[in-house]
Amino acid sequence: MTAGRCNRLKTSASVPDAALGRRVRVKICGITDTPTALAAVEAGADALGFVFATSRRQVTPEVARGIIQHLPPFVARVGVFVNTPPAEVADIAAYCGLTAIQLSGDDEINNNFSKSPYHNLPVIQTLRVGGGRGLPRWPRCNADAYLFDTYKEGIYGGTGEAFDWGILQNIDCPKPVILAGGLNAANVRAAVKLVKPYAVDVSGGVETGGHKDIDKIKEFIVQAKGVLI
Ligand SMILES: O=C(O)c1ccccc1NCC(=O)[C@H](O)[C@H](O)COP(=O)(O)O
Repeated sequence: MTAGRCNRLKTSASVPDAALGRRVRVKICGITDTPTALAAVEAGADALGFVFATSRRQVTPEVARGIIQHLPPFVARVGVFVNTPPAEVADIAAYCGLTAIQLSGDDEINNNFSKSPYHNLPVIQTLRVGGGRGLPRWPRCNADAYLFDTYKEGIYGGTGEAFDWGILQNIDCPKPVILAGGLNAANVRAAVKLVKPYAVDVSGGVETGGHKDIDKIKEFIVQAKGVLI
């Protein structure tokens, strides 16, 4: 796949995706209970995120497994980890039935990891940008997708704050781009039009009073998927 083009997935060699158009995929992150998970899926979420790191959204492997057991088959189950040893990540992934691993820790630039400790599950590498931090180089490119989130000192994710999406507009990223950080129903449409990412990821923007809000999840998905890119 040509570098810089793969965030715009090709449907066939002869039909440019721009001619067909596509909808962005949506990941709802920070799921902590089954009713919310099922409501998000019903609303059209493509992926759900389970935070195993220290966070007010943290879930235990037991809770995540209990939620995941109720999900239909075509929904990605993404485990979010911060500086967790790979063997522990793999154990949690197998126990819970995760289908992808999101690494949101300090290893973002030197991502020379091997996928084998993660049982070859797809790996999403978080890259935190903004706040004076530009785009990194792509030293090894062995992640399966890159999730761009807002940099804030001492916080690994779920900041609820946006960065300047313009930095991603003509990005030469070798893997699918996932846009995150401060997205909500009011701004996601503009973000999707500008960046044309593979997927968007949201947490705080679909919460009220620190809890997931099903009406906000529905509206977010309507707005995100309401634009052809
Ligand atoms: O959400 C958290 O609390 C969190 C904590 C530690 C590491 C990662 C975390 N979230 C990762 C995500 O993928 C969030 O959805 C992403 O950071 C966007 O969050 P928000 O800006 O609140 O939409």
